[in-house]
Amino acid sequence: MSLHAPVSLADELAAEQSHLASSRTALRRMRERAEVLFAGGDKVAGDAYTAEQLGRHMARRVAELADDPATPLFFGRLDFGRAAERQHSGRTADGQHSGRAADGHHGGGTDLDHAGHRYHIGRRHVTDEAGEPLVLDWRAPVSRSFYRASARDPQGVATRRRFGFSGGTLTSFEDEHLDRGEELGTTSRILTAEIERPRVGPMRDIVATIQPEQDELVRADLADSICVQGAPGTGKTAVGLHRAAYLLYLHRERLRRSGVLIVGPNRAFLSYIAAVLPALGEVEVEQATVEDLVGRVAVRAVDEPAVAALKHDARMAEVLWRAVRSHVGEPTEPIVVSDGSFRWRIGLDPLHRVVEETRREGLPYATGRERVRARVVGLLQRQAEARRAESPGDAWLRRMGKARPVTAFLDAVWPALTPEGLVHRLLADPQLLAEAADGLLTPAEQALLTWAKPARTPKATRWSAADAVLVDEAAGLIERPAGYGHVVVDEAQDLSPMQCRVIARRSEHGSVTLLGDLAQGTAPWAATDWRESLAHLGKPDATVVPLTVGFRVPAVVVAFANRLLPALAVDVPPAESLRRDGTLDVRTVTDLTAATVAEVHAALAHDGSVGVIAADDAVDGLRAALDAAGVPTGGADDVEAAARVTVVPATLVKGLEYDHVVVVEPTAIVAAEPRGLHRLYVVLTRAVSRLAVLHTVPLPAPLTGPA
Ligand SMILES: Nc1ncnc2c1ncn2[C@@H]1O[C@H](COP(=O)(O)OP(=O)(O)OP(=O)(O)O)[C@@H](O)[C@H]1O
Repeated sequence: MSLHAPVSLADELAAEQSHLASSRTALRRMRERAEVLFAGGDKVAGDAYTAEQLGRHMARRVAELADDPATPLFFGRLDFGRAAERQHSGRTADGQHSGRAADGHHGGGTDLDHAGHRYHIGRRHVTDEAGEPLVLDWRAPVSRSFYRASARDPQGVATRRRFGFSGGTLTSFEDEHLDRGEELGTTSRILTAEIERPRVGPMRDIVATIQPEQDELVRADLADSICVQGAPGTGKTAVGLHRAAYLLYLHRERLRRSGVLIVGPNRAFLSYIAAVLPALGEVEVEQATVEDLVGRVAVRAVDEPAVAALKHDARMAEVLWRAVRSHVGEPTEPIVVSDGSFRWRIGLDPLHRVVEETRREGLPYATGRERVRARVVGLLQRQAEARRAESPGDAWLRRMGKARPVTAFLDAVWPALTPEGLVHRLLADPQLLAEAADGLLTPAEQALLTWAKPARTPKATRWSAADAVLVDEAAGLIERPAGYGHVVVDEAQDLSPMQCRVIARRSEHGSVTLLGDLAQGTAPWAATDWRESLAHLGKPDATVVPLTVGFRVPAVVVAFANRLLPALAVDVPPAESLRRDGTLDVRTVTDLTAATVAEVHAALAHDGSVGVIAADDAVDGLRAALDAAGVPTGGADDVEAAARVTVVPATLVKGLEYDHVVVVEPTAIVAAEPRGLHRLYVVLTRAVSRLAVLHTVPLPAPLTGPA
C-alpha cells in the first residue's frame, strides 16, 4: 500500500474503484473457500458433535462473508502520517504493515505502529491471497480512529477519507486533512446525504457515519453496563445494535457461548431492526419482546388497569419471594428408612439443621429441595458406612434419595413447586396472599389481586400479561434461568419494575445497554428516573449518558414536538437537530379521511416512505379509504412489503420512522390513553423529512402554545 497519491481527482477515484473491485474479488474468493470447507466439514470432523459444531461455525462464516452488492464493502480510509513513523525506531525498512497487527486480533496497535500506512475501513475484514488486508473491519482497534480522530486529537491520522456511494458503486470521496487542522465534523456532505437520504424498508446500519459520542457508547467495555437517555432520533437504537455487533467481534467465543439478546417493544419494531445485525455480518443475536421472554404461559386475559399496575409493582417481587419461602416447613417426625436387613433413622434435630442450613444458603427453591435431599441421603450414607464398614455405591445413593420416607419428608418440609402453580395459588387463595403480603400490600390491594373466580388448575387459568411477568418472577425464584452475556434493551423507559427484573434475571452475570427516552414513556408504569430502572435491573452503578444530537427529525418538527415537553413532567436534556431541511404543515380540515387521502397522494410525489399515524381505532377506516382511492397500504409489521404507504396505530409506532408522516387528529390520539400526551410526542417525532398534522378539532392545549 503506497502513499503516492495519483495526480488528479478522477485518477484517484478510479484507483479507489479499482481497490473496491479487487476487494470484492477477494471477498468472493474468501467465501468460496469457506463454502468448500463447509461442504467438506463432515469429512474432517471426527464425530457427529464436532461435525455439527464445525458445520454451524462454517455456515456462520459463509453467511458473514456474504457480499451485498447494494452496500459498499468499505466506506472510509485512514492515512496515517509519516511524521510519527520517523520518530518510531522499531519500524521495518519498507514500512510494510502486517494485517495481523491491524486487525485487532493480535494486539491491535498504537498510532506509531500504523505510521505511514493506509487502511480502507469497511463492514468486515477482506484480505488478499497473501493475507494482507484490503479492507479492515470497522470494529478493529485501528478503525476507532476513523470515528474518533479530530483536528485537535488526530491520533496519528493525516487524512480521513469518506466515500460516497450510489448503490454498490463508489461515486465520490471527501477528505479531511486532520494533520492540517481540517475537520468537517457534522458538516460532512457525505454524512448529510446519509442522514437526509429517503428511507425505504427496514432500518439500515450506520457504520459509515457513527459519530464520536455514539462511538464511545458502541465501544464501551463488555463489563460496562450503560444507560443512554436520548431524545427521539438521536441514534439510540442504532447505537445499541452496533454495540452488540462490536461486542460480538471483540468477545466472539465468550458471547457465542452466553449469547447476546436484543429486547424491543413489539414485533413491528423487531422486524424493522432485524436486518441491521445480519448486514454487519452478525447472524447469531436473539431478538425478543419482554412478552416473548415471559412466554411460558399463554396470555388469554386482560387485567383492569389498577390490577395490572399493582402486578407490575416492585413489591410483588417480595410478595412472591415470601410465598415461595412459606412452603418451607419444619420437620415434625424423624425419618426411618428400611434398607434390607438395616433400618436407618434420622432424628428431628439433624433434620432441623438440614432444613435450616439449606434455607440460609438462599438457593433457588428447586435447587434447595435437591440440596435437602442430598443432605438427608448424606446422613443415611454416614450411618450405612459406620455399620457396614464400606461405602455404598451410586445406585444405593439414588435409591435412598427416592425412598418413600425421604420423599415424604421432602414433600412435607420442601414441597416441589411450579411457577404457574405458585402464582395460581397466590391469586386464588386469599389466605396465602394475606400471609405473603402482610405489611406490603394493603387489604384493599390484596382484594384487587385476588381472582373472583379462580380456575381450578394452573393449566386452566386464563393468564393476563402481568400474570405472565409474575410467573416469570416465580420461575426465577424456583429455578433461576440461564442468562446472556449482554442484553440490549430498547425503549426501556416503558419497562415496569417487574419487567426490569425479567431482564435482570437474564443479565445477572452479564452487562446491559439500556436505551430510552423518559419523554417517550407511554406505559402506565413508565420510568421517570433512570436510576430506579437501573436498580431494578440489578445494575445500580451503570452510567447514564445523554445523546442530544438528532439525526432523524428536522429542526422545525423538533421545535413543534418540543412544545409538549413541559407537559410531560420529565427531566430530559433538550435535543438539537442536525437537520435544517424538512417541512411542517399543521392544518385544520373538515373531512379527515378525504384530507388524509389527498395528503398521501401529495406525499407520493416525493421519494421515500409515507407513514399515516392515527389513534388505533381510526386505522382500519383510513386503510379502507386509501384502498378505495387506489393507494396500496401496508401494516406496521410488514416492513418488507412493497407498499410505500403504511398506516400505523399510534400505539405501535414507537422506534419507527417514515420520510413523510401524516398525523391524523392528535386530540384523538391523546384521548385514547392515560399517557396520551407522551404518545403524541412519540407520534410527532417519527418524521424524517416532512410532517403534516391534520385535525378537525382543536389541537391539544400544549401544542397551541408559543414555540
Ligand atoms: N451517526 C449517524 N449517521 C447517520 N444516520 C444516523 C446516525 N445516527 C442515527 N442515524 C439515523 O437516525 C435515525 C434515528 O436513529 P434511531 O432510530 O437509532 O434513533 P432513536 O434514538 O432510537 O430514536 P427513537 O427515540 O425515536 O426510538 C435512523 O434513521 C438512524 O439510521
